[in-house]
Amino acid sequence: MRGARLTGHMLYKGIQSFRLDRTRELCVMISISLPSALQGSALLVVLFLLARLLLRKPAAPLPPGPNPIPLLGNLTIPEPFHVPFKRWADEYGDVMLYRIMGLPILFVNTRKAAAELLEKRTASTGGRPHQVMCDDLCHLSPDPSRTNDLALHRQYRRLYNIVIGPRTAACAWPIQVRETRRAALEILESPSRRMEPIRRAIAAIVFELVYGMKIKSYSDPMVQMANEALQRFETIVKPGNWLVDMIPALQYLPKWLPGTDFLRLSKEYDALNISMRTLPYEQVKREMAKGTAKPCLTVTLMEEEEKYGEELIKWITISHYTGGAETSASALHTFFAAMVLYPSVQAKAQAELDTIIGREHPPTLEDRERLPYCTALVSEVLRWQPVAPVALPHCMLKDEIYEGYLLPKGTTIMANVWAMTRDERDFPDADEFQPERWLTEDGTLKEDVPGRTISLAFGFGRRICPGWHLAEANLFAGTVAILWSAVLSKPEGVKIEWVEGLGPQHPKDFKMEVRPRWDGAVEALRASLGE
Ligand code: HEM
Repeated sequence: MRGARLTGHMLYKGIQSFRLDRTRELCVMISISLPSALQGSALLVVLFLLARLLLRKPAAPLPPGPNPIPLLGNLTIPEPFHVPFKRWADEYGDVMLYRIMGLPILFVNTRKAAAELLEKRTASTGGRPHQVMCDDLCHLSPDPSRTNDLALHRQYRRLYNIVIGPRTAACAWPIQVRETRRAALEILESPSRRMEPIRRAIAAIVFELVYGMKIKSYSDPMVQMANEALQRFETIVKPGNWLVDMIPALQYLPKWLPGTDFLRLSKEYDALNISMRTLPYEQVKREMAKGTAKPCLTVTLMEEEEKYGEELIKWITISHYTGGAETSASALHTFFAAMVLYPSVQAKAQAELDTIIGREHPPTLEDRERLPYCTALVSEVLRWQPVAPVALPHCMLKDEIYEGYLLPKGTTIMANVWAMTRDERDFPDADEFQPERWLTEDGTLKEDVPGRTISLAFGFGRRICPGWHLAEANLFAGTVAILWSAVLSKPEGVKIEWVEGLGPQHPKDFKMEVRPRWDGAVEALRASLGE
């Protein structure tokens, strides 16, 4: 710890000595270039500035952090990052500065620091870091999750309330219930392809809400195109993946030069992204012209197109899919892993469903309040393996001092959500999947639980996920439709492994067995769909 503090000091001293060097250079330049009559007074000014610099109260030190290589810090983020990042959080406390090839990243390690910095001081910490590859070459800077244009961001956030805000998200419940029941049925019929029905259901929910379109198959061309763009986006946005992010001048190299493949890739990605957001928009526009468009977010916005503009409408509508698809699927994948690893939890949830709902009709989202154990199970899925273990990067918009440390403007910030979910003070036996931690002794939901009072799974401050009401409802509807109708297990000896990067966290594919809970479960599920 002491060594790391020294490193912060050393950097600060480096900045100070750089300032001194510059001042000395200035003295020399002035003494060489000015006529001798002016030299005396110029020298006095410089001496005055120098004295001010030296006498100035030193700025606060930078936060400590694990930076073994002088100046560079680290070459990359370790993979898997979970264990070292939790260890460092324990060692360095609330905040730490981790440098990759010299670029500083501020890690916010605790819930307390997240509440203070990312929530309370969100005006200073709610920016997004600028990345040349992503923002300039792929032209993604107007995307709601990337924009640093405060007025535009505020407008996007207001518009999310039209279909997924706290007061409006319930309008999606019937669609969510229908599509997740359909997914449960498809899984029962073909257990080995369980993620495809889940992904189809999520796409179907978003496309119906946002574009008024019915998605019958996961191979729907619009969904496929969006998935391809999403897959590529993960590579485009990964910190440290592109040299041009560190040396912006590389973007001006001619395309024919060897080693400039990133220019071609960015062009391809840009074209794909334009198609992804334009094709569904154009289809709604055609439907509106014919008078056959279904009520949906795009229609609502297009009715006031002169107010919002075509581009804004395209960006915000598609973001409901790009923000919600992989994240929601990852959480449901984690749910499957939890159920086969903790069969007693599965049995308890099913007992609650039998007692409260019975076997005649599957549950709906209106039943959520009557099903505290199932609700707690969903919260535990999101805590146990958080989908976004370091949220999305934020960026300091101005200098802040936190606990005596300087957090300089422009620094990238990552929330160490993984370490927060593993904090034994908040979550005893944190590695264990225990829905009970969200419940009081008499089985009702606790009011004041860390993950509730400040969101861990959905990010922070003014960048908090705008889709979290929809996401939690997706997860609940999917969970109860599956648990009501099916028993999930894994064959003896099957081990569950997890993806190791910073991107959406989920288990690697594993063999799972699925059987109906009782004779007639499949028929009851099908009947509930009117099929
Ligand atoms: C289980 C599902 C989901 C999880 C775990 C999740 C998680 C997150 C996280 C951690 C962030 C970053 C917040 C931050 O920077 O502090 C985020 C941002 C975002 N999410 Fe979600 N999300 C989910 C579902 C959704 C859904 C369904 C939508 C659909 C609208 C959505 C749209 C967005 C958008 C647009 C942003 C960027 C917000 C901004 O920068 O202002 N997400 N999400």
